[in-house]
Amino acid sequence: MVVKVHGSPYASAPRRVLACLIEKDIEFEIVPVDLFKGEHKNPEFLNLQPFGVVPVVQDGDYTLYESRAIIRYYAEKYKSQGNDLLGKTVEERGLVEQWLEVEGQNYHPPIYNLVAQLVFFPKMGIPVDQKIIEESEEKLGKVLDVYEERLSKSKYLAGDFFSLADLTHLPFTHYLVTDVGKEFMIRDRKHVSAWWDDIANRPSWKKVLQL
Ligand SMILES: N[C@@H](CCC(=O)N[C@@H](CS(=O)(=O)O)C(=O)NCC(=O)O)C(=O)O
Repeated sequence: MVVKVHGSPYASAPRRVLACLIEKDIEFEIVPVDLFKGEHKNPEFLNLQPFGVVPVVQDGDYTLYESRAIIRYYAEKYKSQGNDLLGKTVEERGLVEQWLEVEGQNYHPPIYNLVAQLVFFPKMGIPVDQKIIEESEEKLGKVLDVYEERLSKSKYLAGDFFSLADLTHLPFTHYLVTDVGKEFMIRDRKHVSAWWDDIANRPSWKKVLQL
């Protein structure tokens, strides 16, 4: 059964799912949802995702939303297919889950604010708030300092293996080093910089960027 991914391949949370499906060699089709036309607020879409955001996946009669839940589901369901993304032991899995939560709870809020203020809002004609930009950059810097310390001892966030914990960082960090124009936040941190070069050059991510 081909997995249907409702969303835009240019949107970050759908890209998180697409990168995981490619890593796991899972066949998918994208069902485009045009955010600029507000298609994610149509009743038909809201029936799939009541919060009106992308992505949603439909896998036969199974429907799932929240990108981080979706990648956990497919990494587990297809554990023995494609690249392992969950670690080999319960201890490794614990660290994968820890850094998935760190990304969602500590990394995402400030980086999302920077992307919203510096990429989304200008496109939507919404005025930017310099104070939010400055506060978010400071918060993200402190989070990245923790990452720098971790990555000085470990090639990847959960250990010596690439996992969902690293993959989940790809979409918004890609924005940070491109459209947001704050690549220095990565490059000024030696181990974070090496980690980013490693994960951003994975074939799966390059394929996502070509969609
Ligand atoms: N927690 C959700 C967030 C999804 C989300 O915010 N999606 C954005 C697109 S993107 O930020 O991921 O690029 C969206 O649909 N935004 C539309 C809107 O907020 O109206 C997830 O991870 O699936």
